[in-house]
Amino acid sequence: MAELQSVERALEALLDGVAPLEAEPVAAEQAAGRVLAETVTARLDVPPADNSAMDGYALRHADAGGWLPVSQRVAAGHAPTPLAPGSCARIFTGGEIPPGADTVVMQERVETREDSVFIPGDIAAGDNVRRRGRDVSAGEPLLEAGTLLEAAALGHLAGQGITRVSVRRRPRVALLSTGDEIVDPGQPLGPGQIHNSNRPMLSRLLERFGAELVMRETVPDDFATTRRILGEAAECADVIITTGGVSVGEEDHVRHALESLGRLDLWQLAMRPGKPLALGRIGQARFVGLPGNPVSCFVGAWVYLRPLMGALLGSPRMAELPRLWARAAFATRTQARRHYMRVALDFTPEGVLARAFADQNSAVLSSCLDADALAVIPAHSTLEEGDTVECLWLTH
Ligand SMILES: Nc1nc2c(c(=O)[nH]1)N[C@H]1C(S)=C(S)[C@@H](COP(=O)(O)OP(=O)(O)OC[C@H]3O[C@@H](n4cnc5c(N)ncnc54)[C@H](O)[C@@H]3O)O[C@H]1N2
Ligand code: MOO
Repeated sequence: MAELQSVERALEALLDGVAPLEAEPVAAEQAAGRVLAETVTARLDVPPADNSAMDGYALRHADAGGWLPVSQRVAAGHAPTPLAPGSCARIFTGGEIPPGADTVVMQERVETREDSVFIPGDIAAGDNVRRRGRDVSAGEPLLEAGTLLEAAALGHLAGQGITRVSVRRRPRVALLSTGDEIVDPGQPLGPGQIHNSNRPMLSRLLERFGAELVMRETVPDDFATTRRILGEAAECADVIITTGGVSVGEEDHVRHALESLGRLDLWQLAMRPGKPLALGRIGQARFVGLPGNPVSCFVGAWVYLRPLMGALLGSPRMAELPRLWARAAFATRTQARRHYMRVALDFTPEGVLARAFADQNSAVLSSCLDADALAVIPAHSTLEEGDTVECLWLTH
């Protein structure tokens, strides 16, 4: 039997020579989930002027500790006038600090009488003043190239009045489900047939990883058809993903079809699940052949497809799964393959606890339902309950 390749070696082969895809303009309103292709520079100070963090009174700090007449009223969105000496201004949160004032006291701390207020003496200069440019300074980098545009980044862009951004094109993916037994939901099942659960699962994961599905096909267990459809996929996709048909059986045609059209870089990995996973290329397209078992697809997507999409999108955050260390609430033992166990994480005051689903067989998709992470159990090792275990966090 061929020697099993390490996951690290497989990732290296998969990502070798992968460069970020070209940039395209997109309306900022449509940019959620996209990855910035270029660094955006701030063009406005935020806030645009010193303003008040509280509803209260603006004054010169030197005038604190006595009664001051209220000489003007400043609401957010309205320009103040210079503060008359020895007076204070009624001001509301977000209101611009009048020239001459340097401090705001919140209204709960003052006493009022007719048109004057008593300002306590124990306030610090600059209290409750949000300085111009405190959040963002014009001319500074606002968002780096490679930023995944999520909620706060979208807010930042809007804060600058930016309506268009340059983002990476979404990777085009062909998702091919192989197997005579595979039938779409909604179609009747014949003898020995099962519904295609891998396709919707992978479609959703790929969407989360920023990809665009350009081709979805079910491919029968037949060499000529497999070869033809792989060829068509290579014409339209950056990444070709197959499920099933990569093991050693006589009905496993994917590998041979791949070799006849392009090249197989690597096959047979020291990981569980996912041993027969195959990596290669056809023309410009990257090829990832996932084993048919649903859990092999789920784990393979997180371990290989997410970094691949991250590399194509130029997103460092997507290229690597966050790691955390948890206390195992289970015991296990491995042999020649590193085991990626599906675990739920409990965040307790005593630390993070990883609970493994009881049945870790690669055909048991139930094990992925509550999976927050993949606990990584090294090959040839024994893990006792209570031991610390490294986990890859399935987030973003
Ligand atoms: N003699 C050996 N047999 C097997 C080996 C081996 O080393 N020697 N490896 C086993 C391992 S590990 C895996 S994983 C599987 C992977 O085989 P394939 O990639 O060829 O996958 P298939 O045989 O086509 O399918 C496996 C399993 O998954 C079901 N399946 C396939 N596609 C779907 C789908 N879209 N939705 C739901 N379920 C699907 C399929 O019916 C099979 O039950 O090989 C072992 N065998
Ligand atoms: O390697 Mo397979 O994915 O365990 O069942």
